[in-house]
Amino acid sequence: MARNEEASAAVAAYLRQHESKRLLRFITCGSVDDGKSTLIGRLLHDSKLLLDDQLAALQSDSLRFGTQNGEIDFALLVDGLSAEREQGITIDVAYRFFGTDKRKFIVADCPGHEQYTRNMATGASTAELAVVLVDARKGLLTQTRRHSYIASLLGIRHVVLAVNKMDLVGYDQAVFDGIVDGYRELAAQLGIHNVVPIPVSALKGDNVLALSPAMPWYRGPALLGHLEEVDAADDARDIGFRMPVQWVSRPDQNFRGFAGTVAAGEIAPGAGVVALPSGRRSRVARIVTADGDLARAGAGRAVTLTLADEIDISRGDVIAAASDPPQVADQFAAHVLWMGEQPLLPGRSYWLKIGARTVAAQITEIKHKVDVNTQKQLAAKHLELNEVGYCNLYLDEPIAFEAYADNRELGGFVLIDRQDNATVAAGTIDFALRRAANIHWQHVDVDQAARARIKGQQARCLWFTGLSGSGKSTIANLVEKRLLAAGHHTYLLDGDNVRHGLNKDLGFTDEDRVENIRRVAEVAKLMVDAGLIVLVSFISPFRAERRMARDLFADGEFLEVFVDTPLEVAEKRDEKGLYAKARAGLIKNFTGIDSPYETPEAAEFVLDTGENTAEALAERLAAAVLRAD
Ligand SMILES: Nc1ncnc2c1ncn2[C@@H]1O[C@H](COP(=O)(O)OS(=O)(=O)O)[C@@H](OP(=O)(O)O)[C@H]1O
Ligand SMILES: Nc1ncnc2c1ncn2[C@@H]1O[C@H](COP(=O)(O)OP(=O)(O)O)[C@@H](O)[C@H]1O
Repeated sequence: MARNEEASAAVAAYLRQHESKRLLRFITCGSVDDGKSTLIGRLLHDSKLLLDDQLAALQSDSLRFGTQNGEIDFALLVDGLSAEREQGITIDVAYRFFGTDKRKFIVADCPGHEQYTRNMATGASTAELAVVLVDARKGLLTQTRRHSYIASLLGIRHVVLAVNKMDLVGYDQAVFDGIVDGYRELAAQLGIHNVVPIPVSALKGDNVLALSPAMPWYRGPALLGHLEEVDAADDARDIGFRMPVQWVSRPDQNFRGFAGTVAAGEIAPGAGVVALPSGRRSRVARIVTADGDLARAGAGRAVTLTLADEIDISRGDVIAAASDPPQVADQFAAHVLWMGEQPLLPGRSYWLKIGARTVAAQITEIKHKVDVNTQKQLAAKHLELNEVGYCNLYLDEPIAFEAYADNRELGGFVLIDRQDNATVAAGTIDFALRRAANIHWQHVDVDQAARARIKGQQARCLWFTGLSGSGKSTIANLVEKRLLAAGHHTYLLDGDNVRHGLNKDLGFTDEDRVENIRRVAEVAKLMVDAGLIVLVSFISPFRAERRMARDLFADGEFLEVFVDTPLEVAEKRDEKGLYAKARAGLIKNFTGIDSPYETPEAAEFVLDTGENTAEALAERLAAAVLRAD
C-alpha cells in the first residue's frame, strides 16, 4: 500500500476512535515565509498525535530536504509533494487530521500566493475558523488582506490572528499591539467579528501549545488551548429543517424514500414538510437509517425520509419545514470566484450545482469585480482565473435556496463548464432578484404548429457557422431562394446585417460575440415560433453558444450547417479585404487569426466548399430540408 493510502486508512481509524469529540475544521493562511507550515507541523508534532510512520518519514526527509540543519523541519510535514518541496512553496490544499483529549481537528493548509486563491477558497468553504499568520517583522501585508477577504467571502466568522516570529522582534508587546490594531480595523471592514490575536513563535513553540514565559505581558490563551475551546459552531441565523434530496430510494413497490443529508434544522416523524420548488406538502412518516429508525435527526445527519403522502419529489429537490420554508427563485445576486483557465463570459450557459440540484445558468451581468488584495470595486466585462466578481445570475429553472450567510449548503454553488465538465467557479448567493416574479409567460391560443400549418411547412432554424469568407452568406442566400421558389416562408438573418441594427452596439471581443449569438438565437427562436424557416448566417465561433442556441429549440428544429472552408482558402478569397487587414494588425480579434474558431463536432450538415460549388451545396441542402417536410 502506498504511504498516502496507509496514512489515510490510519486517519479514518483515528477519526472513528474519536467520533464522540467535537470537530473543528480550520484553515491556515499566510505564506511559506510567515512560518505557516512550521506552525502546523508543530501543532501536529507537539500534540503527540502525529502518526508514527509520518514521523519516521519526516526525520529522514529532514536530513534530505530540511532547511533546519538536520533538526526536524516541520514545514516538511505539510508540504506533501516533492515538487512543492523543490519549489519551496505549497501548491495545493493539504488536509491534516489531528486531535487532543478535548477535540479533533481537520486543518486545511492553503497556499499563500495570489495565483492559488482558488485553492484557498476550496479549503475555506468547509472551514469554521481561519488562522491568519502574520510575520511580526513585516506586519499586515497585501496577502493578509486577500486571505482575510476570501475567508470572509466564504463564510468564516472566526479568525485567530497568529503574530509569528515574536522571537525575532524581542517579544516586544508594542509590535504585537500595533499589528492587532491594524487587523481589527480590517476585520471590521470585512464583517469578521470574532478575532483572537495570539503572539507566537512557531519555530520555538512559544504560545503554541502552552503559554510562554518569554511573553509574560500576554494574558490570552495559547493557540492549541484556544482551538480546543473555541465555540465556532455555525452562528448563522437559525433556520428550519432543510434537506436536499440526493436520490430517491425505491427498492420495491411498497417503499419510497428520499435520501440526503440534513443541511439545517431538525426533523421528527409527524412534522409537516414541503417539497420545493413544487410546493407540494406532506408529513414525515419515518426517518430511516442503516442503524434503524430515528425519533429525530439534525444537521449533518444522513437519512432517508418517507412521507405520509405520495407526492412527486425528484433528486435535487429540497424537502423543508412547511412552517418555515426557504425561498424559491431563479435570479440572484451572488459573488463568484472564477477558477477556470478560460475567462467567465457573461451570457454563456454553464451548469450550476447547488445542494443536490444541477441547472443551466448564465451570469447575465458582472456588476463589478473586487480586487482581492484591496477590496476595491472595479469595472469588468469578464472574470479571469482567481478573480472575484459580484454578478447577477439567471437560472433556467427556479431553485430553493438560502443566502450563503445563512446556510452554506443551500447558498453555496459551483459553476461547471458544459463542454468539459470542469468546475470553473465557486459562488455564494447574496439574495434573490425578484424581477422574474412579476413577469409570467403569457399564454396565447395560436401556437407555432398552427402558424406553420397555414404556411404548409415545418418551422425550422438552419444555423450556418464557419469562418468569415467561408461561404455562409452565399450558400444561405441560395438556399433561401430555393425554398422560396418551392413556396416556403423564410427569413435570412445575416451577421453583417443584424450587426447594423439590433446588435450595432457589439464588437468582436469574446463577450460581445457571446451576446451577439445569444440575441440572434432568441430572434431566430421567435421567428421559428412564427412558423418560419429561419436561416442564420453568423460566424458563431464558440461551441458553447451554438449549443445554447440549439437548446432553445425543440428536437429536430435546429439544424447546424458547418460551412467547412479551411482558413487558407477563406483567406485567399478575402472578398472584403479583412484578412489582409487582420494580418497587418489593423483589425483585432479576427476569427482564425487572433480569435478562435471552434469546429463543430456534431453538425447535421457539413458543407465542403473545396469540393463543391455553392450552387451544388445549396441545392443539396434545400432538397434535404424539403424532403423532411
Ligand atoms: N474581428 C472580426 N472577426 C470576425 N469578423 C469580423 C471582424 N471584424 C469585422 N468582421 C465582419 O463581421 C462579420 C462577422 O460577424 P458575426 O456576427 O457573424 O460574428 S460572430 O458570430 O459574432 O463571431 C464578418 O462577416 P462574414 O465575413 O460574413 O462572416 C466580417 O465581415
Ligand atoms: N464552394 C463555395 N461555396 C461558397 N462560397 C464560395 C465557394 N467557392 C467560392 N466562394 C466564394 O467565397 C465567398 C464567400 O463569401 P461569403 O458568402 O460572404 O462568406 P461568409 O458569409 O461566410 O463570410 C464568395 O465570394 C463566394 O462566391
